Amino acid sequence: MSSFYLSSSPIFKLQWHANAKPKPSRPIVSLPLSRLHANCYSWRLSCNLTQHGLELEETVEEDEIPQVLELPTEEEPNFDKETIASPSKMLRKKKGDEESLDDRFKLRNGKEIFEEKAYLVGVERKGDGECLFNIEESLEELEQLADTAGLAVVGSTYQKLASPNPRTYIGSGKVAEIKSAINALDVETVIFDDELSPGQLRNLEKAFGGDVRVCDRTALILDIFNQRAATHEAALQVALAQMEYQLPRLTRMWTHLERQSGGQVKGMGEKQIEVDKRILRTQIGVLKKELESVRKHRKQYRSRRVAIPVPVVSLVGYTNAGKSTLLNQLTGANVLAENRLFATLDPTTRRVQMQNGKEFLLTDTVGFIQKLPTTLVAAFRATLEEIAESSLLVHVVDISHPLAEQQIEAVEKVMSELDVSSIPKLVVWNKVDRVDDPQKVKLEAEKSGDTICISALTGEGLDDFCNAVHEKLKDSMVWVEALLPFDKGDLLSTIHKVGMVKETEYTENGTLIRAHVPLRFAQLLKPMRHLVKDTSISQKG
Ligand SMILES: Nc1nc2c(ncn2[C@@H]2O[C@H](COP(=O)(O)OP(=O)(O)OP(=O)(O)O)[C@@H](O)[C@H]2O)c(=O)[nH]1
Ligand SMILES: [Mg+2]
Repeated sequence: MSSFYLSSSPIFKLQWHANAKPKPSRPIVSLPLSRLHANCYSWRLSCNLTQHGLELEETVEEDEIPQVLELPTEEEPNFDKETIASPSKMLRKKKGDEESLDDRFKLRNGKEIFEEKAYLVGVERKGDGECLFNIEESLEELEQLADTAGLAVVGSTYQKLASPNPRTYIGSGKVAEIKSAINALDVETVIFDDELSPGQLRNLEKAFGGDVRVCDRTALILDIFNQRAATHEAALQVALAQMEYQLPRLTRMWTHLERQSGGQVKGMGEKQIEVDKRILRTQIGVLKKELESVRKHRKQYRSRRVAIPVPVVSLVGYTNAGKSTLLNQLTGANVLAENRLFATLDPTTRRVQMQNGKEFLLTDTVGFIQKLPTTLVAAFRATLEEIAESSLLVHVVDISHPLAEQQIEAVEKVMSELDVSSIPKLVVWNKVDRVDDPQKVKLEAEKSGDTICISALTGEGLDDFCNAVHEKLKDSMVWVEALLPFDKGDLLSTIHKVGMVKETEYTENGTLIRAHVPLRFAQLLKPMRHLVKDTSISQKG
């Protein structure tokens, strides 16, 4: 991306001219690769923040910026296409070779993205019982993530290891093999399926040479989140997570300057790292403050909503399970639902009106994924607080997915981190229209209890779903008996909407009601509950 050479510091404001398309080939072989990496994020970050009305530009004195020097080009090893050992996968081969650059600009999430060629690398740890997905499944998911981010995957490989190499994550033979593949396939980005340490990232970039960027699953997910962030709060959260991810990775970014200049500018690299770190830390501080004020507003809004005692039901589940489709079907909301990972980042809440007049609020939330970076769980913790405050969690599962079981486990793992185990849960097996034997699946669901089969797409099973939700909500409600004066007719109709009324009796003093109602509503009814004790009728119940 040409934006790389517009700035010599990764955290400077970068520019992007959509009309005058930049040359995507990188004229900056001389830049240290970790800076390419950092710059890429800065570029997208900058676009994203500008879009959200944020300005993160900071100026640094001219003399604080070292000159960029040329790196000596390394000799490329010969690559014999046929000798690449299994399990490497080649999807596209280097040919006679000039594709039109225009063809490689793709529109993703409303933004024009240069479709870089990516190569995926995974490690299967021998005897690692913790992994829910096997390495091939995990790499397949990584490919989907890369596709969502706008990259074209041209190949992949993996290695079985007892433990990762602390220097390069993979063994040296594998490094050489990947280097050959990079040259043969014109790879621009190498993506690792696991989080790499800053040191590993640096060593790999050095080993691969050229202008290849190395990144990991976390950086890729952060990039998708950055592209997808549609609200101010989401943009801030992602920007913060990106900067916190970048901070340790800035280390020794500039030391090549010392190396190349034979020690004449000794100290210059160190100085620049400090400058970059300082700028980044300042920006992190600014973002945190801004985020806090945005959250304060949202909290106020939420407490206003809580004042209306309609129970809140949150949809949770693996990314792409169909949560937004379900919300759209039930409420006519127009939330983006598409066959890509992480379509939803921001929670959306809509009122669901059931046929029997009952109501509840339904909230759509960000999807989960295996190996979800802790930085991201932390970044979205505030948004996920909505989940913690709901009366019921609906775990939406794509039952047609071959890895449905592993996905369920992955979601449960994240949920246990979110400390929501006390909230009642309902499991929904979605996409039954796509399974081979729907009858068999429905029988299995019946056997496992608390599981409803639906198709959010066709609408099948949605009545059963609503009834099950209402039954479940009863678990989170409290039993009340209250005498409502006749002038409180509005309260009576709300109880009918949000609670479960067992009995009503009309007395001289008002309407006596016996019902399950949400806890907050029970608190509202408190004064009227005392009245029950004074009436003779109350003695009957
Ligand atoms: N066949 C079928 N497809 C479905 C069903 N429900 C959702 N889909 C499709 O699955 C894809 C993902 O749906 P979304 O509703 O965006 O999934 P999500 O859980 O909100 O995903 P994230 O926001 O990424 O977490 C879309 O292409 C939907 O059309 C269903 O019941 N049957
Ligand atoms: Mg969604």
